[in-house]
Amino acid sequence: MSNLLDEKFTVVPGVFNPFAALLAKRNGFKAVYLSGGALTSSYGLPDLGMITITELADMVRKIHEVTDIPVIVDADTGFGETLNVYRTVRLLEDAGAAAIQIEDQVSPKRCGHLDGKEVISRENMIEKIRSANMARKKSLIIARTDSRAVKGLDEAVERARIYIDEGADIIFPEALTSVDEFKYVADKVDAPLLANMTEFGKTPLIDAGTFERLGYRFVIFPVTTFRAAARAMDETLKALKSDGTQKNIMNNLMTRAEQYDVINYKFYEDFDKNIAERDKKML
Ligand SMILES: C[C@](O)(C(=O)O)[C@H](CC(=O)O)C(=O)O
Repeated sequence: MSNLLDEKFTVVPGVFNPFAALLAKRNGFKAVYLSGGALTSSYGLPDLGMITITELADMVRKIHEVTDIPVIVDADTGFGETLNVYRTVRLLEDAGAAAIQIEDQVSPKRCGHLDGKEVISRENMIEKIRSANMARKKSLIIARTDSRAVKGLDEAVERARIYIDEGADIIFPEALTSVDEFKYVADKVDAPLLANMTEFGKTPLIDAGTFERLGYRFVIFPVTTFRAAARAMDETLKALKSDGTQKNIMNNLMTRAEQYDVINYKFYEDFDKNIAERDKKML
């Protein structure tokens, strides 16, 4: 089983490619969250369930290829119904996912912080959780409920309890609107909880320490790295367009040395060199 729950509390930044995951690890984070919203945005698409399971599994595999940091994967609504959920979990786990998150929204899903969401019935979600539970061998199953915004906080609490009883390991109560609501859920749900600290949504900015004090086991910052990178790219492009040179923004750029360090350039170079030398000796 994944050891994600060994830690008492884990701060988890969102990532959308292997480079971001490598950077997260270098900065001391112990897990990353492969965000559907950030990944689809990086493809130039809206977070409306438009990416395919193959694309998602491929990204998990690519991250797993270069780093052993545990990846929590946002699998949206599970890519279909019960049988699809089974296959989704198998594919993501085989690709290296440490935890797989499935939500109870109607497809096509929306960002949990937008209005106009709908949720599937409790029964329908129970089937998905059972299916995910049967499919997994070592990954954790995170059940996200979007019902707070649709049916109120007590329905979210009720669903959380049911989802845990049906085999989910962690509950992700989506789009809570205050510290009091996070506390309410923590008081009422006896299970590992994950808080979503996305920005520009329905949740005010709350720091990691507060979530830890409330008893949450994880806080994710799912789209923060994407939004920061997007802003940086935009400002860089504006400067290039207006100045025709990067001279004025050199301090904003990661250096070649730093970039190569992140991607372990030297390791691969040395590896290649050593192989060549070894070949020579053998001749
Ligand atoms: C967690 C989330 O599902 C994501 O895709 O990362 C989004 C985040 C966001 O859009 O800000 C969410 O629905 O909360």
